Amino acid sequence: MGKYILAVNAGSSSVKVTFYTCDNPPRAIADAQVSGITAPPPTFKYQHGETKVKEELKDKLNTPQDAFKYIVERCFKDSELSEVASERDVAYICHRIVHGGEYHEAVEINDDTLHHLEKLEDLAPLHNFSALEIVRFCKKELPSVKSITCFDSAFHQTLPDYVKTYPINQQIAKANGLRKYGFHGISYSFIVRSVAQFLGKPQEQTNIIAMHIGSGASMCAIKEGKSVDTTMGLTPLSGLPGATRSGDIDPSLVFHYTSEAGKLSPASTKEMHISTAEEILNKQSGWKALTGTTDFAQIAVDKFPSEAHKLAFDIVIDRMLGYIGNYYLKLGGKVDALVFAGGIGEKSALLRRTLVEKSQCLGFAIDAKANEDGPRDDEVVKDISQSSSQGPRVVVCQTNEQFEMAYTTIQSRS
Ligand SMILES: Nc1ncnc2c1ncn2[C@@H]1O[C@H](COP(=O)(O)OP(=O)(O)O)[C@@H](O)[C@H]1O
Ligand SMILES: CC(=O)OP(=O)(O)O
Ligand SMILES: [Mg+2]
Repeated sequence: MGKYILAVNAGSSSVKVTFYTCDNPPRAIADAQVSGITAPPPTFKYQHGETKVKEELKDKLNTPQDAFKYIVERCFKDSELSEVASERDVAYICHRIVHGGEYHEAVEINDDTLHHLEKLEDLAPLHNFSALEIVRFCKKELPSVKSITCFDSAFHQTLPDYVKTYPINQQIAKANGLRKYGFHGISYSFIVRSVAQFLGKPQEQTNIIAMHIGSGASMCAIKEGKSVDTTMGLTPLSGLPGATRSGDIDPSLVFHYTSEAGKLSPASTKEMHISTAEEILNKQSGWKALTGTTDFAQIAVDKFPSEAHKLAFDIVIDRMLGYIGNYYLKLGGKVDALVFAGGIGEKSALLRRTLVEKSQCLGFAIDAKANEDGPRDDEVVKDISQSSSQGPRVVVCQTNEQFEMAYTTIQSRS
């Protein structure tokens, strides 16, 4: 059997993979990604030891499957990465699947589990399709490697009924699986373990308000190590705005926005059906709709380039602030730490400073320099609280979804 784990994080426009050893904890040996699948030319980035490559690709990669195939071929052929030269060197491929329905934990792919996940695809085509295409590819083309699927929703199986139930007809809700699931759970598992370790507390006694803020953004109230509320819902659309997602809106809005709301979007394919309303709210909204850019680094700057940029920033802060207050109350004020994670949470000192200043009344306070400096590359958790603060800690956590998948796989197999 192979000695390495391949962790795959597939999005609609990028595929990121990391190769790990099967040690406990796993050790990363190489990283590769293809981005820009939907905006050609695609870019290939690769890192192994001292070797770093970034190239624009001439090859046409139309789908996440094409991108994954390309990455695997490049890595297998690379003579400097001799550890993984063929399928025989790989023991497990871990796939990040956003929507895992009722699954509580990662599962190994076989005909049954794949069939079950394919049924779920209808509930979350926009989020599960790319990853499942890669699962299907691995099953066919790399049959000797075990595929493990890790679910973003699994961490939130602990949500109380009154949090996960929508007040609609319960027969219809149950028949169609209409409830709050919550996402970014692979990241939240990594965050709660890392932060508990950093605070020197057992995970089962750790209470945090965690924020995974990237192009998809969510927050989670974690009580005694478990998710008790989170901002995303049936799909990753609800809660906070994202790069192209609206976040919470009045659901009636879609019918006033377009009379085509219920029709199939032109972006649908033979295999993947999405409605016009879903397409608009998931792909044509968020800060991109307000400012023209998906890049939050161009919005979160001290001097806003335009009123629209300021408005986008203020909206994100306002929605996040609302959930900090909400979750502080739900945790009964017993909060060990406010945790910033995700591309934006980890990199934007301005976002952190603005939010913490506005949450001062709850006892949060940051050290200006520690916040500006942010974490070092090798620092998983950094405390940015004011040293004299008696209130809860404020920390940055450099989350790592690929690591978490490899780690979970090792834990469950050893
Ligand atoms: N210095 C920065 N300030 C603000 N935002 C940043 C900064 N650096 C990166 N980002 C933003 O992080 C986001 C990507 O975060 P990430 O968690 O990698 O997203 P995802 O996994 O959802 O694609 C992008 O919107 C990017 O612009
Ligand atoms: C669940 C989700 O929104 O994922 P991402 O942030 O990768 O888009
Ligand atoms: Mg992400």
